[in-house]
This record gives sequence, C-alpha cells and structure tokens, in this order.
Amino acid sequence: MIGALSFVLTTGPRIDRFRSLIVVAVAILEQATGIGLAVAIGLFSEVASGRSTGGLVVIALCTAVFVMLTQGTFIAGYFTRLRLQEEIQNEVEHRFIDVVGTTPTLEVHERSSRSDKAAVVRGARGEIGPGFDRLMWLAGAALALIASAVLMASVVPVLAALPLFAIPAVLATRAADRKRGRAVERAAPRTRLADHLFTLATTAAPGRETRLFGLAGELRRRHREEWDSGGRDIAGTDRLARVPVALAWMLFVLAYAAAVVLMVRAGLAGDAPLGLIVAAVAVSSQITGQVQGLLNLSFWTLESLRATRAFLDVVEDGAVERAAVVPAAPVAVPARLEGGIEVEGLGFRYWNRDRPALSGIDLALPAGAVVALVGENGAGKSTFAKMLSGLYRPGEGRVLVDGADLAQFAPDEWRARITAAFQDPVHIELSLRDAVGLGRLEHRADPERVLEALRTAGGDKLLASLPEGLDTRLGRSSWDGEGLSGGQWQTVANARSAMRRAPLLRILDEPTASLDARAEEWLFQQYADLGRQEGGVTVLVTHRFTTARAADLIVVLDGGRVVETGDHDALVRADGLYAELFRLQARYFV
Ligand SMILES: Nc1ncnc2c1ncn2[C@@H]1O[C@H](COP(=O)(O)OP(=O)(O)OP(=O)(O)O)[C@@H](O)[C@H]1O
Repeated sequence: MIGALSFVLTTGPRIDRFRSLIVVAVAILEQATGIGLAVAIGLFSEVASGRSTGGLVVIALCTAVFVMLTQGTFIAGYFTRLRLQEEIQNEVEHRFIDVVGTTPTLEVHERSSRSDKAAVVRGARGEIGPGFDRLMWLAGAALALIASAVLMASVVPVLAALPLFAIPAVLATRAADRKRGRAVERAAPRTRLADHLFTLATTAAPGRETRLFGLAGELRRRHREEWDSGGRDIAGTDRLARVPVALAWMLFVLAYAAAVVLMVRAGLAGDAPLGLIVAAVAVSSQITGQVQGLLNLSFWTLESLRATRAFLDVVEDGAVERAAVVPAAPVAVPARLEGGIEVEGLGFRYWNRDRPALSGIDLALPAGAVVALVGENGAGKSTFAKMLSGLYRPGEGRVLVDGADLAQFAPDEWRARITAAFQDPVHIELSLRDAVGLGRLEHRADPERVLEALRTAGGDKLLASLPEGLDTRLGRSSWDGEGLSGGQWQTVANARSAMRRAPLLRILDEPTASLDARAEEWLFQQYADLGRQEGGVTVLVTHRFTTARAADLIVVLDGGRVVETGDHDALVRADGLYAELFRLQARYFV
C-alpha cells in the first residue's frame, strides 16, 4: 500500500503542479468552513454579550468574506479538480496500454495469476484518477477533526482525546475494505466471465449466432448467475466486515455524548468564556459529520489506493517479465537466414493445464522452405507457431535461428523481422490503407507498398469493389463503414502480413480458412514463391491437405509431439497418421 500511496501523492504534482496546488488549497479550505463558522458564532456571542455594535459589524463582515472565500474557492476549483483527475487517469491508462500491450509474451492475457489482476485494473481504473483529490480531501477532513478537538480541549482538556475514539472506526473501515478488496479479486474470474457474456449478448459480431440460436435469455441468465455468485461473495464479506465498523462507530457516539455533557457542565460552572463554549459546542455538533466524512473519504481513498496497487502490480509483473525475457546484451537478429530455424527438445505447458501442449519437439526448418504443420484439433499447431514467434517462453528446450538462441534476441527486434496471419484476424476498423499499412508502421502511408501487399494477398478484387479504394472506411461496429465478409477481412489481414518484406519467418496460421479455393491456391503460391526467393522459413498451419501436400516439409503433430515429418509422397508411403488423415479428406474430393 505504501507504493500505491507514494504513487498517488507524486503523480498529481508531477503531471500538473499548479492544478495539484489548487486541489490541496480547495480540500483544506472547504473543510475549514465548518470550523471557521463555529468560531465566528462563538465570537459573535462573545461580542453580543458585550453589546458592541461595531464589533458585531466587523465579525459579520469577516464571516461573510470567509464564507465567500471558502465557497468561491470550492466552486472555482471544481473544474480544476476534475481536470487533474482526467490528466492522472489519462497518464495511468496510457501506461497501462504500454505495459499490457507491449509485454513480450502473451502471459498478461492468458496466465490467470496475471490476467485476473489486469482485469481488476480494467474494471476499477476509473478509481485511480481521483486518488490524489480523495487523499487531499481526506487530509483536509483529518485536519478539520484535529482543529475541532483542539477547540473542544480548550474548554475541557480531556476532550482532546475525542478524535481518538474515531480511530477504531477508521481502522475497522480499513480492515473491512481490505476484505472487500480480496473478495473482489476472488470474484474476478466470475466478473470476467460475466463481462464476456455481456459482450456476447450485446455486441455486433456474436449477434448473428445469438439470434439464430435464440441465446439472449440464456446469456442473460448465465450473466446474472455469474454476476450474482461473484456479488454474493462480496456482499457476504461486506456484511461480516461491517459488524466491527458498526461497533466502533457506536463507541464513538457514546464518547461524543459524554463530551457534550462535559462541555455543558463547564459552561454552567463558568470555567471558560461564553464565546469559547458556544464555539466548542457548535464544533462538537459537526464532529459526527466530520467523522462520517472521514470514514466515507477513507473508503473512497482506499478504493483508489487498491486500484492503484493493482495497477502497480501489473506494471511490476510486466517489468519482471521484461527483465526475464529481454536479454541485457541481446544478440543481433541475422539480416538473412543462412541455415534455418532449429528446434531442440522444445516443451511448453499452459499455466492452468496439467498436460504439456508441446513436448520433446526436435525439428529443423531449413531457410527458404515451406513447412506445413498438420494434425488434429488441439494437437499443438498454433501453440508451436506462437513459440516460434516468441509469444510464449519455452518451458524446456530452445529455438535456434541460424544457431543463435531465440531467447538471446530482443523480442521486439525478432518480431520486427517476422510476420504472421491468423485464422481469426483482428478486424481493424480503419481505412483500408491503414488496416493493411499497419503491418509495417514505417510504410503505412506509402500507397505503392500497401497496393503491393494487397496484390500479394489476392486483394485486387476487394480493392476494386470498394467505393473509395484505399480510403474506404472498413467495418460497421465503430463507424458507418463498409461491411466486409469473413473472407474479405481475412484478405485484409493477409495483406497486412504481406507488408513485411523478406521476413525471416512467415507464420500462416490457417489464413486461408475462410477463403475460396481459387484465393487459397493463389495465396499459397504467392507465399511459397516469396519464401523460397527471400530465403525465410514459411510455417503454414493448415487442415487442408491439398495445401499441405505442396509444402517442402510436412510436420505432423499429435498430442503435442511430432509424430511424422517428410514430404507428401514420403508420408503417404509411410502410411501413418498423415496418410490416414489425407485419405479421409481425399474421400470427399474424388
Ligand atoms: N490459452 C490457452 N490456455 C490453456 N490451454 C490452451 C490455450 N491454448 C491452447 N490450449 C491447449 O493447448 C493444446 C494445443 O492447442 P493448439 O491451439 O496449439 O492446438 P491446434 O493444433 O492449433 O488446434 P486447432 O487445429 O484446433 O487450431 C490444446 O489442448 C488446447 O486446449
């Protein structure tokens, strides 16, 4: 929590010192209003008892100026406070994007110990921006409470101890909040699932299937179930945790009642001037409000601190991963592949799985070769492709690029030299020029380069069909753009991957799944020719044996292991799993 506190205290002033100063001033002045008015009433009654008209006028004027000053500062400072909160929020969100969007591996999205934390931050990130403001108001409220205690103590010294009776209530609230925080973290997998169900039920892409299968009611029911079961845990924790808060609060009320009795007695005994007693009684009437305010502010401040701590955890985990994955003195990625990529004893297990997804993989992928990865669903093809791109860290073994261990490369540098197209590509809803050009940021504005990439991916027909050519807006979820078919989105993604020239590794993870036969044939031929000319390794994950048979090397995976390798003729002769799967598929085409 100390780290979160120091982050909250320093981020505001670092981003905007002037606005932070105003926030501090407003927080303190606003809280001083009650005390100031109580003192004014005390002075008023003192002067009134001396029948001094001039004195009364001066005090009335001073009171009016004081009220105008405090309320004016509050009103004038309102937008400054909002603006500072937005600035902090912006900074935090940008940093979150930097960390979560650039960690070298996919662990932050897939390893639950990390993805749950990231989900908590996504859900509670709105609490981080107001953290500085809440903390300052909390400090202001604490100062006001102390000032009230001093005033009351000047009537009856023992009353200085009154705020101490508020401490158990504050501590109990803190403890209750900590328990709530843990319950929220425990409920994170359920809330994430509820979010997913909400997205399924309310967004465009799944809308077709949810209507066709009449899923709205079912999704609503499950969403409610997940939400309720997560919420029940939080509510149950809240209920138990609030009991000590209520008891501590009662203790304070009793102490307050005793304080009032003591002050009235001092007044009757003539132990203090009338004005002071009036001010002390006036201030004591505010104590409950002050303590209540203090408790509310501590709750909200703790919410901010908790969200900040989760954010800092995500940042720290990202830094730990970076330190483990990015070598201090990286080896340069070769300009061109000479020998090829070798895989030695490669093994990998997903974090929530008992069985490895890949084990004992030994392979040589020669430079310039087209390598087809085939195997049944769940055999490990996509996992292997992700290992080659460095998106997962090998549990065992290593990947060698021309003899250099992939782990010795800077991940960004390696990824800048490879390219990939996936079966379920991201629909980048921008102009066609951007959706393709983003494959190579440096050349995204170069129309020749974008057109060439579209040609390579067989996107000429798509381009010709769009009303504004490269400037056509794509997609209908984010704006009123051109709707594309599944195959057309796939073509855009394939073109994006073709923006990178002469990659050392080209991963094609079923990029032809939604393409027609002609488009698939064209695409495969293009990539095979490019790969052979440029000398990189082309890894093609496919279920279509008509495509796989043209590869230079076919690797058959089964249960995370390589069970066969060779070219089509050799594998058919070997009459193993490949031959069986090939015959099964061929049956439908002859
Ligand atoms: N993110 C993940 N977390 C946990 N397990 C996973 C994850 N992704 C895949 N797996 C598991 O790893 C194994 C290999 O999956 P992978 O996606 O690599 O198979 P595949 O051969 O590409 O399958 P398909 O042909 O269906 O695309 C499967 O048992 C799968 O359930």
